[in-house]
Amino acid sequence: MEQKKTTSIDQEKVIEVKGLYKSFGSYDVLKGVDLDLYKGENLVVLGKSGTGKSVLIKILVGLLSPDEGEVKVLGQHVDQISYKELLALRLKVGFSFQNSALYDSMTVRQNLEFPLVRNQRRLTKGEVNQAVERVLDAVGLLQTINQMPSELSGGQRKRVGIARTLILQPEVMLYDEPTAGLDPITCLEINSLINEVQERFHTSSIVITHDLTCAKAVGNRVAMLLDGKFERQGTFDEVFNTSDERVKPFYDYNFIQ
Ligand SMILES: Nc1ncnc2c1ncn2[C@@H]1O[C@H](COP(=O)(O)OP(=O)(O)OP(=O)(O)O)[C@@H](O)[C@H]1O
Repeated sequence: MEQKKTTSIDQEKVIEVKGLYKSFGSYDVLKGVDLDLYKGENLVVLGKSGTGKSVLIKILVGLLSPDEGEVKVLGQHVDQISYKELLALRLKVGFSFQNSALYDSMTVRQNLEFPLVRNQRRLTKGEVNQAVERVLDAVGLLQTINQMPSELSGGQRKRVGIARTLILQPEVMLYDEPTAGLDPITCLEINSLINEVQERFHTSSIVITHDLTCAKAVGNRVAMLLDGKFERQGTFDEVFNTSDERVKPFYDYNFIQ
């Protein structure tokens, strides 16, 4: 199984979460989450369905507010800033959705132009073209520029989705199950792309996945959400070298079927 190459990681934190609690009614989802994302690292977040991974991401981008705790993204307390500041912060945090979320009625080029034209109105046509071609080239799909999303494979749509997130030059990338629903070979290609994005664009990323091959290939560190907290954090081997009965089934399900 592919193991992530060592990359040099800064000690600067781009995300800092301390003592985060979030409940819905009487249901306590996050119960004292502590998590740091360092500049330049890929951090993989694992956890069973319904453990609160999406809730955490929504809190990070200010779509949900924490009940308690501190949440700092790129130096700003997301629950204490104005809406205008939040919108500006969100532009620095790229979110790559699970279903790629491309507009079916637009070509690949138009899909990529859309976030740029909406957010950076002063760009000339030439600058927009250059930005579109740069990110499409980075994901290896320049040849699809005039195609419709329906003409692309699932893996290609995923790549265009990642390119569309990259076009605003985010400092932080959030990948939501990037390999879900893809065949094993395409999964490997997406894993490589996540690593290439890290190296080429110097992004810091959180990768939510259930796919341990992906976790091992892309994660500088892995954090596992167990009973509302990140009780296990470390390298892939550190997290899985345990007899913890809550952790073993993840490994067994992925590798011993
Ligand atoms: N707005 C909300 N109102 C009420 N309950 C919610 C809300 N958002 C999430 N929940 C609950 O919080 C829990 C955690 O949900 P979340 O979507 O974060 O899980 P997850 O770990 O991302 O799961 P999966 O791996 O299946 O995507 C679930 O039980 C969900 O029903």
